[in-house]
Amino acid sequence: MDPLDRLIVALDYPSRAEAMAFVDRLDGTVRWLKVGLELYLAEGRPMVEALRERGFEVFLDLKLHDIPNTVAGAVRSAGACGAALLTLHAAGGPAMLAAAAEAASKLASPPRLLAVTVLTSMDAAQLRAIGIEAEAREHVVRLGEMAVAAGVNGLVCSPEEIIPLRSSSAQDARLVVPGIRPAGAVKDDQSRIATAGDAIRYGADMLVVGRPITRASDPAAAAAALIEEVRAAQTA
Ligand SMILES: O=C(O)c1cc(=O)[nH]c(=O)n1[C@@H]1O[C@H](COP(=O)(O)O)[C@@H](O)[C@H]1O
Repeated sequence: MDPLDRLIVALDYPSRAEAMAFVDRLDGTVRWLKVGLELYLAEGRPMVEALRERGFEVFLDLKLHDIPNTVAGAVRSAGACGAALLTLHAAGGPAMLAAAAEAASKLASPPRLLAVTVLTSMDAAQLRAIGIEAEAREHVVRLGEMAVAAGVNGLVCSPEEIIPLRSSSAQDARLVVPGIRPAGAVKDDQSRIATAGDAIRYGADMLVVGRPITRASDPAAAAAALIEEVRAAQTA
């Protein structure tokens, strides 16, 4: 796989102007950009279309989570903007995921659906607080197997769950992995993290990276270094 197709840069910005100013600083080093709730709620579909017009592949990260009928409608609405990937929460359950998959299957050019398993910010204490006594790993595998059986194309998980997922019935799912930090870097609000190279060696398909690139003094150089780390890991 082309290393350029393995790095998704998260455009966590409040406006189109700030997002586009950052995109200009990337200077053509990346192919994939993620539009999440902050940017999408401010700028909507034209933001995604503008990035598509500039030649980027777009990951639309809306983390849909509602009753099946409502999520199916949201998939139809979101599906028209040209995003290649769209997220929904696995915790919505099999009926919600199946309704989303069915709605996507009827679109002319459907986004691939990715089910978010356990957010990479959550540790054991956060999980216990929402009633989950299992380890993150165990819960991610349970959600991942359920989501794939319900018809989604891929999963979002932390680097720590890649190997367990690869030996589960969800092993063929596209694994999209945030929680990427250089060795020794600040975790910010992330909890379950690894380096880009390790995540690729564990078996990730794509990595989602925000602040290590958006906050770098030279974002293009930071992105290029990560793509190089990915290239080295996949040929090792
Ligand atoms: O769905 C996601 O992309 C996502 C899922 C998850 O469990 N954890 C997670 O961090 N993300 C996203 O990945 C990006 C990570 O950003 P940084 O922590 O700045 O690298 C953010 O845009 C998050 O919204």
